[in-house]
Amino acid sequence: APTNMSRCGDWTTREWDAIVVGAGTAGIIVADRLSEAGLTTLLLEQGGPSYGITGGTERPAWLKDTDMSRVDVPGLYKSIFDGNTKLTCGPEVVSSTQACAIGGNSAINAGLYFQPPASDWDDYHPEGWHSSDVQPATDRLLQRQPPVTQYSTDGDYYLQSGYEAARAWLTEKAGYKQVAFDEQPDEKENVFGRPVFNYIDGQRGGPTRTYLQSALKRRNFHLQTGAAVDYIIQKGGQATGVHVTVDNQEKDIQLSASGRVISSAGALLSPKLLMYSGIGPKDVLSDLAAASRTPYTDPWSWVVNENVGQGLFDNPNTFIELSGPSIESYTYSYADPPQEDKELFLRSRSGPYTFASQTSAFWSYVNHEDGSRTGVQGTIDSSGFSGFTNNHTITLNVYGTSGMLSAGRVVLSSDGKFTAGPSSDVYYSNPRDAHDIATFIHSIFQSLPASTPDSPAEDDGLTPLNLPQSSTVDEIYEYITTPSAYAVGAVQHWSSSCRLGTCVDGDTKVLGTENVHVVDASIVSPLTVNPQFGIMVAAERGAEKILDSFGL
Ligand SMILES: Cc1cc2nc3c(=O)[nH]c(=O)nc-3n(C[C@H](O)[C@H](O)[C@H](O)COP(=O)(O)OP(=O)(O)OC[C@H]3O[C@@H](n4cnc5c(N)ncnc54)[C@H](O)[C@@H]3O)c2cc1C
Repeated sequence: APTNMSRCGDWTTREWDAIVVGAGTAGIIVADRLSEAGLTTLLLEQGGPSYGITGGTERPAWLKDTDMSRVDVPGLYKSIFDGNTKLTCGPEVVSSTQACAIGGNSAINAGLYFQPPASDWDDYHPEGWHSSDVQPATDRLLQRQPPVTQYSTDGDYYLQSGYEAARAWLTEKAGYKQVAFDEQPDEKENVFGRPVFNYIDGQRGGPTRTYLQSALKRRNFHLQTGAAVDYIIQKGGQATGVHVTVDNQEKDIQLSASGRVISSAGALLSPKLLMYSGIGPKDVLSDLAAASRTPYTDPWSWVVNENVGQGLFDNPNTFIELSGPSIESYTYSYADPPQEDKELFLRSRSGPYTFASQTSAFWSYVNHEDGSRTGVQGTIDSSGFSGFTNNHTITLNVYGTSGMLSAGRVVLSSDGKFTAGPSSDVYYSNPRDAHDIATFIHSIFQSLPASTPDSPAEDDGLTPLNLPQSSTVDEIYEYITTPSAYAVGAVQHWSSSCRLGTCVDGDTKVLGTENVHVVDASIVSPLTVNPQFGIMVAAERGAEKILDSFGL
């Protein structure tokens, strides 16, 4: 049921200075900053409660005497889909695993929280968004949501056998440098270290625990859940409000004369919302009109912007299963964790349940002759995956990151329902990307002592199980580009589908409109690291830009 989390009276009859669509990672930050500056701010979220503090109550029995939901426990990350209530959007909303809940994907993600290197802003973002421009936004974020490497409150690290084996491999044999990633975010070439998270005192953190809590104290702020925005009401690119369905009722919500609509619906759903609002590529608007899916059937009512939905990115990933005699795998359990681990968590927010299973991370770049480079990342998990679950196996997840040339677009399906989803050209549509990643995997495999599953590595060595250690670059290329349980996608790091400079201007305003903004994963270019930190910086910076345009 929709919840009314504010003290500001009837939200449906007021006029709002800012209507923010989507209480996700970015939307919460934007809404908090705009309301802090005095703007009357409405935050609309189609989903419902998630964390305990938002009214979430879905939890395994072992948490029953707490005020936490399953969302609050980092170690329940992989079983976030267990339980009876759903945190993810249904297939009628989006054809991808995306959260529809307070916090958006920050309520279901692993909490990996890596600051992008300055070069990501300088090399891939337009003027006004270079590293020196986003520095104040980054500083504000670091203050509100500090990164955490030491996740367990007892000061110990857990499930360390995989960390030790990976450290020996990468720092001793491959020559990688050990780095504290929270202290040296710019070091991303041949570096290895411990992951950084956005947890708070052994529990899930994120904007819901920080920014949303300050916003909810304000009388000029209202969060409405269970409220799906169907389209923005606009004429000639001037928005006057939004059309929303809440409790099966349709309502028009009004903007004040100088008001703004900010879409923070995520990289798949912001383009969808714009397209449904008559803003987007001509062929899509024409399809929607033909199917009478929106009120914008007349081409005169369209704001044609071909870059809405263009450039969609997700990290292509490959799981490499590694086994070694020194490895002790650990598999998390939703209903029945080991007694000792339950007690550690419940008593002192310590132990394996205070993190989401990633024990280490490493980065490098593949450099090209023209001076450009492709970022590559590895993240190591505490257990094997799919067909490789014996007790001495861990999973290395290799991503391609910044500088990749492959990109797709957000498509609306043609079944008349027009569910948003990614086009098939997101992954490896440019062969250079797969070649770079294959080269990288080949190079790190060269630093492992020769081994095969029949003649496995000894001591702290590691043997690749699903991709032979002796594979050539061509064989690795073939493996990583052939869809399987271990290769191609999708890590759900959708971004870049309405990029700064091409789809929105430097103030985050959609080109062709007067007062419609996008501030979420859509506007950032592919980053070297997992995206949420960069998206949160973009939200802080976007709010700053929007406030500037209000003269505040
Ligand atoms: C399983 C998983 C694990 C991940 N792990 C990590 C990680 O460890 N580290 C990391 O950096 N990144 C991770 N990511 C990615 C990261 O969480 C996302 O990139 C980020 O949260 C996206 O933020 P956003 O603000 O763009 O959108 P979201 O957080 O997705 O928020 C969008 C919100 O808008 C709402 N919404 C959409 N349309 C409408 C509408 N029409 N009306 C009303 N509400 C609407 C949605 O319900 C949602 O709540 C992970 C993602 C997933 C799915």
